Amino acid sequence: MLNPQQHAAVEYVDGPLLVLAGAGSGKTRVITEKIAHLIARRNLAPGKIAAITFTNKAAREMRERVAKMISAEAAQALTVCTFHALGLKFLHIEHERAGLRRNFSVLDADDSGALIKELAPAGIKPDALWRLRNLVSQAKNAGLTPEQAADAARGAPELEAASIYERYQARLAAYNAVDFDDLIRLPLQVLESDAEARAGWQERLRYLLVDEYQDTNDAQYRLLKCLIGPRGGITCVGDDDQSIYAWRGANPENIDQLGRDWPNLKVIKLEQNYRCAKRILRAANTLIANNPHLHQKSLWSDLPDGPPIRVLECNDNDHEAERIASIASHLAEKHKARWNEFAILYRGNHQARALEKALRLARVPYHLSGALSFLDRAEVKDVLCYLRLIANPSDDAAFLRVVNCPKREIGATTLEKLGKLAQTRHMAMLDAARNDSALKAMASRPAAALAGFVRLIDGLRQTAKQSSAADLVEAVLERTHYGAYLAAQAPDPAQRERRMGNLRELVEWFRAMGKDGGRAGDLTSQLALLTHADRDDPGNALRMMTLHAAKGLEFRFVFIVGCEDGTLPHEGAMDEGRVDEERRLMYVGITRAKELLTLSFSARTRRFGELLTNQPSRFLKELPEAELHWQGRNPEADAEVARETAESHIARLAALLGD
Ligand SMILES: Nc1ncnc2c1ncn2[C@@H]1O[C@H](COP(=O)(O)OP(=O)(O)OP(=O)(O)O)[C@@H](O)[C@H]1O
Ligand SMILES: [Mg+2]
Repeated sequence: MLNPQQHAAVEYVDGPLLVLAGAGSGKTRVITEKIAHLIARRNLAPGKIAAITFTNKAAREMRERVAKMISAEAAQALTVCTFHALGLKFLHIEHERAGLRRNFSVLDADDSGALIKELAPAGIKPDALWRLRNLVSQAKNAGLTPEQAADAARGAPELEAASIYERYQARLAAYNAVDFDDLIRLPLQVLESDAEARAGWQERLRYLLVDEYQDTNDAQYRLLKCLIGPRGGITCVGDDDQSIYAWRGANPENIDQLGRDWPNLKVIKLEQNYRCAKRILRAANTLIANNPHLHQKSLWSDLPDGPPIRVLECNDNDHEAERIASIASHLAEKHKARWNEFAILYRGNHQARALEKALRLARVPYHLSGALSFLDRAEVKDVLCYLRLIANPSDDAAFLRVVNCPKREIGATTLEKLGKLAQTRHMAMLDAARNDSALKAMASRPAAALAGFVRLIDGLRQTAKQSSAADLVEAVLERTHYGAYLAAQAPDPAQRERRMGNLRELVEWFRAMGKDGGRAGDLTSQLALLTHADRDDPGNALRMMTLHAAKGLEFRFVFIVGCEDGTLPHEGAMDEGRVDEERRLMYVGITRAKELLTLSFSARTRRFGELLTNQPSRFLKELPEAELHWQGRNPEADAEVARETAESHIARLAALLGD
């Protein structure tokens, strides 16, 4: 049952609506209910509704939730996706208006990073490269052209970035490719400059729903502004206390901007939290009260008080990890809980390492999200791109990834020439490389290398006709001398072995998929299976993720580790006076817990081989002392915990004996 405010938010369709409310108050629930309402009660065609979420994972979850309320057919027609996916959909339809050819490629962060590195001065240091990429990306997100970026430059680094930006865009155009930033920037350019396109899209998408609105950046806001038609068909839900992406350009000011741009904006506040035990909510509210507030919110919960929030003081990271693994095991037994009801949250991915080790020893199944997945490993991606190119010679993104991998001395200028030719002749890059006059216009070495590459791919295409996909992978590895290339790339034998192991595993995957006699002719479908299969479903495993990745999720048992000054709040943020954003991050973490919250810190941390002494996080001191139980400080309370532990041991023994 929805509460009256939620109900009002679902029913209101007379103009733009903003639902501004704290964590766990049912904002996301309002979006799913409203989608069902728009279809069932307002007769809106599902194809005209778009819900925008912050991550692909959130989109998948929302789609599943909505699917239970509406017909399968309606669910199919809905658009539920991220801003970037919406931009991609737009560009597929409007490629001409955006100046792209059909079948343009999308460079992922890796590919575009590699391209910027090629354009950057040789030997650039990783952190300088990182800053350069950021500057280019910022200019793109601010909607600046390279010339405008140069004009706006305030110093040498920005001027340099503007010049790289210009060459980077030229290269993208030559490749008929876009990067992630373009997925927002190009649709925006089209919509802001072309009234006809704008009117068309306002008709195509009659109602928009945006989750986690506080984390939209300026370009995304402008995109929304273009898409909202005269009817004002939009519902945004958000929480300014959970704005944690300022470092990536998110602008919580957009909350107020909505009211300025739409004076008829209706604002609804939700005040009941349905997620957290009272004590957890009190702690979260007390913590966030330390931040300045523009929008006052008071959040209450009808749920029981729940047990005290535990604070663990540990000797070092290994000790912390061991204690958490053992506490999680006890809790799982005591509450007969499933592992996927547990989450361990941390500030940075590197903190997972000690935890992984301890969880393995304790035989706790876990899933690391956000860590580099198998399919994202460089060597696996290389091979998959060969397969993509073999299956589809006009896959330019795949062509660009493998044409110089292993190194074939086909330089950037050569590729740029090739890209321009492909563009003027409307052909794929691989086909352009077959063009004799094009090759003649190039220096002889790269021309010969290109011709060799074409022969290699043609040969592999022949092989593909007669062999299984697994055999084809082996042929790719052999004919490209990939092993030798890896050896040169990874001089460390252990690393080389790991990478070769990944490739062997890939061959095994294809063998397993092709068991029922699959030929490489099915390569395309096998590849699609590989990349679209939901390999992300962690099943019944404890979740480990960063606090950022935990946004929007909820778990019965939550651990936040590394509650130390320097870790959380993060050192860099402390230096730069961004503690408020770290506090919001802590608020997000605390409010993920439904029943039991455990906070831990280590007295010492090993960093770069040095043993450093830590101070407990300032956030621990900001929490209400009465709600906390510092383990090790109060013998009586500890005895209680110890008794529970012993009970769960006895229960386990009894279960074993009973078997
Ligand atoms: N009216 C209601 N009655 C009972 N449970 C509800 C109600 N509304 C929401 N819930 C439940 O409360 C929990 C939190 O809801 P939801 O995830 O929608 O909150 P949220 O405001 O989006 O939280 P966050 O700010 O963390 O994203 C969910 O388990 C949801 O099913
Ligand atoms: Mg939510």
